[in-house]
Amino acid sequence: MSHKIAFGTDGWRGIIADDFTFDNVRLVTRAVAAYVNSQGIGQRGLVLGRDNRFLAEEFAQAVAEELIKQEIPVYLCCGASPTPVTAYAITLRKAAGAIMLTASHNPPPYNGFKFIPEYAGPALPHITKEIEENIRRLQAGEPCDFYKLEPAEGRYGHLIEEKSSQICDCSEFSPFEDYVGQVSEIVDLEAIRRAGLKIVIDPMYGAGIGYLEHILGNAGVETEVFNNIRDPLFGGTLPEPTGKSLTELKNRVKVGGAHLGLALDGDADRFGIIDSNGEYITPNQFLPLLYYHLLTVKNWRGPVARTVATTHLLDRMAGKYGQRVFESPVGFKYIGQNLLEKGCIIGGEESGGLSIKGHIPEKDGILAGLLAAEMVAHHGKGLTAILQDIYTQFGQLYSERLDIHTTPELKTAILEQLKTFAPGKLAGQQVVEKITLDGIKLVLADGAWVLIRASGTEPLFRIYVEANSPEQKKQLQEEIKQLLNLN
Ligand SMILES: O=P(O)(O)OC[C@H]1O[C@H](O)[C@H](O)[C@@H](O)[C@@H]1O
Repeated sequence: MSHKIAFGTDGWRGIIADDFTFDNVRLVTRAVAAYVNSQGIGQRGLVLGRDNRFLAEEFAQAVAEELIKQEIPVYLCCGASPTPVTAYAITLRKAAGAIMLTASHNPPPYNGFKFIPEYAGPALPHITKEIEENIRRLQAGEPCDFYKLEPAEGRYGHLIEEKSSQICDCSEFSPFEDYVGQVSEIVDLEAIRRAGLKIVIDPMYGAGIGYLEHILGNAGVETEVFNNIRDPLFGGTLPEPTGKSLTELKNRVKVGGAHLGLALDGDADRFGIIDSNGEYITPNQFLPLLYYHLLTVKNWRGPVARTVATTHLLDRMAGKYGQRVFESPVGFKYIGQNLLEKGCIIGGEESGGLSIKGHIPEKDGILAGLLAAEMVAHHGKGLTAILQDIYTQFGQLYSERLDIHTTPELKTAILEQLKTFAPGKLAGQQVVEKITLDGIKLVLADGAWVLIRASGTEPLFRIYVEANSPEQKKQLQEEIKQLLNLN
């Protein structure tokens, strides 16, 4: 059964051949075309990227055909392209934006469709709302008088770089080298070279294959790579670089005596980092590590952008250095905006996305991995050891996210309950602040906090807790589950 086409936290996602069909992909493409044409920028063209999933090339071809019918030039990225690379290509071509076909870290039956506007970061809700409205009009057969939906007779757009009748001459548009040049400007590759590192890389069969190994290999790093072939089944797992899914990377780092393990998700916009001791470094640990590195080693000064679900350890650091914190709903689109508009030097989120000043406002797992290598190279010790120094200065926080599977009925019931959810105390601490940017966040007198929100990408409720001790964390999780009848 087909569902309504909607752009969630990060694009439209659907099950291939159920709702992610060629017809629907063409429909959404026409809606995007209508949007860029309504902005008067369609003639600048759209970059088109895709990951390594089933039928990726064929879906990309369908998108290209539709865009060309709307007289929108297409810059088709050669082969699989990571989301940050597709986004960066917008700036290279001064394009009107990009379409990225990917379901990121979702299971194999899924595919997805992201629209990345001209500013090279995820589309903001007012843009996706317009696209959704265009979809509705097209489905209803309503006239759209502000743009042309049918090709004018005898006039077609063209595929830029196209020299033959094939839709893609791949060798002619590869943003690989330019992107590598861009991140090489940001990362201190000389420090990495001097450190003589060994790094194990797991691109999780995704679109990021080839990037980290190329850049680090050229910087003299001894690399070991696995899961670096195209497999739309992702080796039987999910292409999501979490502590649970990176068991082989942990083992290889430990057994091989490597300094670091670096993983990417299916479209390489998220990172997964393993320290030399085989321990997973969570994004809530890595973001403060990086902010601290930017403040103390690179000597940058500026605010930080984080989502409601992301660690407040960043706030403690920002406070010490007299910097502001911009808190937003979940979704990198908001962080990207704060990077662009508020001069933030780092923006990141708990789910494993980050970018920094000087780069595109799109999350980039490749850049994150390179910066992890820079940190290890600079400090001459593992990330866990650097983290200990940070905890000594700023105190340690314990955070965890619980994902609760839900049915549409349960989801409605919980959302209803959340409207009036206002406990005065949790785990014996007074609730001192209620934040309703995204779900309900309750901040306690001692700085601990809980957040309950519905996922925008999966049929899940998420309970996030950050506490001052493991015991407090457990107690808060139990209390919330009990209060919401989720046991
Ligand atoms: O918690 P969700 O709504 O499922 O979103 C989780 C994540 O999904 C995608 O990866 C988005 O790009 C992220 O910005 C977001 O944090």
